[in-house]
Amino acid sequence: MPSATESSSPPKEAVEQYRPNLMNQSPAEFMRPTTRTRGTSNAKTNGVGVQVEDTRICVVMVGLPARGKSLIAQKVVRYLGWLSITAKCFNVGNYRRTATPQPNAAFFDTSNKEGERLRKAAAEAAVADMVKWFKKPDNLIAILDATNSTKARRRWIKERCDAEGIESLFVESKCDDEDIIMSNILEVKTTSPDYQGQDPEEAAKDFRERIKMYERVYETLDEDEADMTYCKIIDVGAQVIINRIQDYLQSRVVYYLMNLHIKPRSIWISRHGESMYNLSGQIGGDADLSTRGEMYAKALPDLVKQSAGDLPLTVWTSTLKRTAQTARYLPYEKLSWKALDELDSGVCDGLTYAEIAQNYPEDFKARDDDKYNYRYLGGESYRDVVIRLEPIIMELERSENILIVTHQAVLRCIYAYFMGSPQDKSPWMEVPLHTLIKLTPRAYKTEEERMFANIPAVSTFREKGSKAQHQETEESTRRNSPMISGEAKA
Ligand SMILES: Nc1ncnc2c1ncn2[C@@H]1O[C@H](COP(=O)(O)OP(=O)(O)OP(=O)(O)O)[C@@H](O)[C@H]1O
Repeated sequence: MPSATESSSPPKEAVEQYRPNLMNQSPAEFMRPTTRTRGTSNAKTNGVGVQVEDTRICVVMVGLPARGKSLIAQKVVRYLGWLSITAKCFNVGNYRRTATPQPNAAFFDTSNKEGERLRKAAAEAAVADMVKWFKKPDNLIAILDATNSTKARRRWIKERCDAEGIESLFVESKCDDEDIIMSNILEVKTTSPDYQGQDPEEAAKDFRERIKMYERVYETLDEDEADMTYCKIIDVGAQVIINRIQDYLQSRVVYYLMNLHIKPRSIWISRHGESMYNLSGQIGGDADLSTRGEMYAKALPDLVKQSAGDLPLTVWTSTLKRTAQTARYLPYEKLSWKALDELDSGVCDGLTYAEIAQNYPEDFKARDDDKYNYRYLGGESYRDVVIRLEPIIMELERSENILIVTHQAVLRCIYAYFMGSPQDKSPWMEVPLHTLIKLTPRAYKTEEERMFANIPAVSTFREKGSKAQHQETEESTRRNSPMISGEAKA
């Protein structure tokens, strides 16, 4: 077996496993076409008559230290979790740290026999756990996060996967830009658990030495590995080479990777201003803004300016009047997206919650029991909204500073993507009207700030089990803007 390699970050919480709630639909249903050949050996039925294939994929990260492997791995897990695809990251560095919590660069020298033995053991333990994890049928994608820097090592992993019937997709991040590497080291490596309590300057120096150890043996993916499935991302996506992508799920992962960038930026999200339907407690519809909603629209440019300064923004709205009216005074380019329209409440469109509880009592209860999966008669569920928002997320990943003016359910879904919120919580998240939320993606987390316009509005938040009418709230009047809420993990 080749020498063991690892990827040393990120904090454990950042790579936690997603176990989506799959009440009545298989995750595979959302990610795969339904045209697979009936009766092929790897096909099965998911309970609702849809043929799905039995694909399990190990995404094997490849690259020198500080090339963004852990960040990419963590983002892929979060993205797949959001789409109800159960994914988990196996970070070899975390396994190695149990035996060697704070090694110095010499530990990674390939002539250090004891170091080699411990690193090899860590890689074997990670792969063994991954293979075990794949035994559960819903577990579809594992990410093996390590440097995997030699051809021999990669061949060994491929053979292990082949023997278990697991597809392997190698993802290499190759970057020789010294400035990017140095800023990566300063941003994430000096605070890594490997250097806890140490002087950041010394830590950066030692990390540089560690990279040199890996450079001695590092082999990039090339024609010798032409039989393997791989995606090679060069200089943060300036060039992408893909080889032998085999199926739909692999191509979705690769497409996502192709859209990632690391330029600093923020995303601002706001609900539309209070609408006439908000005042009457009705859901859905295409109502105009109320007087107070109009006040929010007028206040929004200043609120945005306080937060974004002179940054050039693009504003995205839905196709419904209340979002366009809210955005109309904003001095930026605007785009309207059908995909940003509010969750379609089908036959309940235009009703109040009390009317829904009265006319459709069973539906009302079913929605409370499983709000994420409940689909309004003739309308949509949160799960449906997530699926239609996927192109929006992809475009957001490609873009820089964007301001989205949208609706409560849609905003909850977008927020859940950036924050990694679980599906049983995200539909219940409280998002007051007349509030601007700033999300700033950083390595391993998304920072959040909330700014209140200080313009009163009804609260449209309904607690589980309640039939409450939309109520006047003191929430937005109590606070003096802007307020900063803490940081939240992505
Ligand atoms: N494609 C990329 N190329 C270079 N840097 C990137 C890329 N994607 C993200 N980064 C940057 O990499 C940093 C995160 O480094 P990360 O810990 O993920 O590296 P790593 O390759 O996993 O290192 P190690 O092997 O030591 O664990 C962030 O600062 C992020 O901006």
